[in-house]
Amino acid sequence: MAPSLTDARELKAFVVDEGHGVKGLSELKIKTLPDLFIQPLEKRLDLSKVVPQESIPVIDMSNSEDPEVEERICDAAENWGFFQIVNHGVPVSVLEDVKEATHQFFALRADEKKKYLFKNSPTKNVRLVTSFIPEVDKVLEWKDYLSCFYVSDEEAMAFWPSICRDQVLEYMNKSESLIKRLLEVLMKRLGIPELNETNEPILMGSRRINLNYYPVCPNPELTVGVGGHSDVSTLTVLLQDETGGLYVRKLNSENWVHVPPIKGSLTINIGDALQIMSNGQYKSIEHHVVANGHENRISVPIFVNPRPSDLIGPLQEVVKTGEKGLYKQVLYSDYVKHFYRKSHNGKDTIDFAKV
Ligand SMILES: COc1cc(/C=C/C(=O)SCCNC(=O)CCNC(=O)[C@H](O)C(C)(C)COP(=O)(O)OP(=O)(O)OC[C@H]2O[C@@H](n3cnc4c(N)ncnc43)[C@H](O)[C@@H]2OP(=O)(O)O)ccc1O
Ligand SMILES: O=C(O)CCC(=O)C(=O)O
Ligand SMILES: [Fe+2]
Repeated sequence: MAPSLTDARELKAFVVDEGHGVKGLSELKIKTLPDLFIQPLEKRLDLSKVVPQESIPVIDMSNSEDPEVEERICDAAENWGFFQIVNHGVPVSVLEDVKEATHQFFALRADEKKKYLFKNSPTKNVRLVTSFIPEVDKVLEWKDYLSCFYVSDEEAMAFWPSICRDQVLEYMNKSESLIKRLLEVLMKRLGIPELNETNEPILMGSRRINLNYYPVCPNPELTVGVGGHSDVSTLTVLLQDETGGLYVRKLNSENWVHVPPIKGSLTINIGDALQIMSNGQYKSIEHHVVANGHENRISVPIFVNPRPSDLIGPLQEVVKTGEKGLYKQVLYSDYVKHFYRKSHNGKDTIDFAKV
């Protein structure tokens, strides 16, 4: 039954607890955005601060051994914290398949999807959520997402939704050598010549993959798809569809730039863990997704992370040159739990690790 749009408790139960999500609400063809989703002005994207003539770097990875390509990657990580890559080696068919699988998962009936809500899921590594943290968010974001923390293929086979599991695993597998190459290049500039059994697990020892669904929204200008935040990963590999709507803050500025969809491309962004490990040389940058009044949008980020049990802090090779450490050593799972205890608020998570 359709919920009351004015009774916040009933509406939240429909959206958050019954598996309908904001997708279910969108499909009711409501004409006006309920108050539950109306964000305060300071949380919405200020379009007057968007610089249309600028864009994040686009890097061709077909010859990733070329020192010029390496330089462009490191420069982008230092000056933008965000870049797009083309000819990256992940087959376009794998990207198309995971996008299609994302649509298929969200097309399931609410009573099927409901099985993956945290309260029903047999594992805490798979959860279907609306907004970011509906228990904490005072105003909800216009997004549903399925989040899967990768433990092993066996665990994925047992617990991930079968309708998208194989495509998601294939995307993760096929992006592994790209991730290694990017980290190798980024480490080289920090004076670390190679990935080895000591540094590799700290840089990429765990992965989380989210399937994000942003349905058509009435009054998109009053809400957000995702509020301004930085990722807590080492780096994130993001696949977006052709809709657009991701905005990135320019370094040390009030201005935003759009990340235009480029067919076959992937977007890479530096997360807080790498900003901390590089002692601020590489930047995790605030980003924001707007809601859309005409199209359903999907995106699929792979968050590449340290292991939960790792202590992270500025890497020895970076601070041994006498540089002052800007961050203390923190247990990565404590850092992530801190992120998951509060609503999105720009770059504030990293304060947790500041000296
Ligand atoms: C979703 O919308 C987003 C997401 C993002 C994400 C950006 C990223 O960069 S995600 C990468 C995060 N890194 C990892 O997940 C890898 C490391 N993992 C860990 O350290 C742990 O697995 C853990 C996440 C800390 C979970 O620890 P564990 O003890 O095994 O599990 P729990 O006891 O269930 O959780 C502890 C704590 O965290 C909360 N939580 C965990 N996962 C989620 C989740 N997917 N969504 C919401 N909350 C989660 C959980 O509720 C617990 O909280 P307590 O307060 O009860 O301790 C960027 C932007 C977005 O909009
Ligand atoms: O949907 C997007 O383009 C970005 C999503 C995002 O920032 C995230 O899931 O962390
Ligand atoms: Fe993000």
